Amino acid sequence: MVKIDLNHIYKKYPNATDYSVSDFDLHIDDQEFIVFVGPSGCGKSTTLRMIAGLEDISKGTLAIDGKVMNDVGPRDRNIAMVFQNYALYPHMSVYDNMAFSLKLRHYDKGEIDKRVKSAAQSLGLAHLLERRPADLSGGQRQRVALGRAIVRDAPIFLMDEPLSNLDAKLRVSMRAEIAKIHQKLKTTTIYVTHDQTEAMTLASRIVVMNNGRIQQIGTPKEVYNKPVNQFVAGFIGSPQMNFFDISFDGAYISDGKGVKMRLPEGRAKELNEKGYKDKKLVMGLRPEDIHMEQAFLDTWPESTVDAEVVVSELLGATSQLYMNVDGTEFVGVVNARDFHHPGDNVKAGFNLNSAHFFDKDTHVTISN
Ligand SMILES: Nc1ncnc2c1ncn2[C@@H]1O[C@H](COP(=O)(O)OP(=O)(O)OP(=O)(O)O)[C@@H](O)[C@H]1O
Repeated sequence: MVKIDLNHIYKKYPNATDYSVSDFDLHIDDQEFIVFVGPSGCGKSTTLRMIAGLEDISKGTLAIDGKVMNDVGPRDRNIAMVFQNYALYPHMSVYDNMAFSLKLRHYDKGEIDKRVKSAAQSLGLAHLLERRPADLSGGQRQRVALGRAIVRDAPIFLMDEPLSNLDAKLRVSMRAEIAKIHQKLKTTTIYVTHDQTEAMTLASRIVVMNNGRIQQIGTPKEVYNKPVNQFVAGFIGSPQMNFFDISFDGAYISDGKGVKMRLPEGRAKELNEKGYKDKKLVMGLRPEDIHMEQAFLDTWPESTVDAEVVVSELLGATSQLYMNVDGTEFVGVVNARDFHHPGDNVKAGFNLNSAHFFDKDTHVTISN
């Protein structure tokens, strides 16, 4: 059992003027797989390194199982870390790389051998134990790095962009590998990435960060369906959510150009109750909430636009259509049957029951 408590943690680097991490407050339960996600420079790695003990904490406390760890050295935190660049010892064999931290901790030979062979077996490395890192593929090296963490049998794994040096295909298979390892070992894991797909597929809970601050903490479903602000809505999901600058007259929304639609009654009522009548706001619509099936267009005639296809990409079962209506661009992910070519004039239906609305000034969510 392990519990990690990050209590209002701040980090300011010695020569920096601003905090790199501010008021980071998170409580992690045993066996959770937590993913920190956000754009470059948002403070993900700094936070992870403070947990590992590789960076000092400027303010706030870090507790593991109730014990404050701020002044405990990295060696004594009983944490195993996997880095982006693998950090393997080039002159050592795979076996010795995996055995190294156990030797340092004076485990006996038999125990080391048992642990290394068992980890190698489950990672498909058993036949490569005598090789040097230089003679391995990128994916195999990353497996060795994971193996090194696994043999430690540490109660906490920290992973900093462990897949970012791999090509796209390998990244997907190693992602599944990491998910499997977690299902099997159930080690409490904190994983840093800027890739929202990795976050969505691996996490039990996602922590979305921007500018050193937590924006939202939630399950992948929560952050996808109920983003708390426009930043989270735009960061999570691919292709990105479409945003429209609109005004609302109490019943209709309009972008002053080609988009004018009547809102479903419940949605209009909510915006009216929250005081957004005759105000400007931002509407967000996910690409999959744009429809081209005739049945949808027939059912919701007041939620359609006449658009022109700008770019079309057939992906197999679905196609991505980038469309333009009077200068407003948006992207829809539609059934491949509704594929169109650039230049085609099409009718696109907006599922406004699934629309998200944001305050234009604060960018905070008004309604999901
Ligand atoms: N040693 C340092 N000294 C001063 N500033 C630093 C130092 N390390 C990081 N920073 C700053 O702290 C902020 C957060 O950096 P951090 O590396 O934690 O971000 P990140 O979200 O992990 O980004 P990336 O995905 O690019 O690794 C950035 O503005 C960065 O420039």
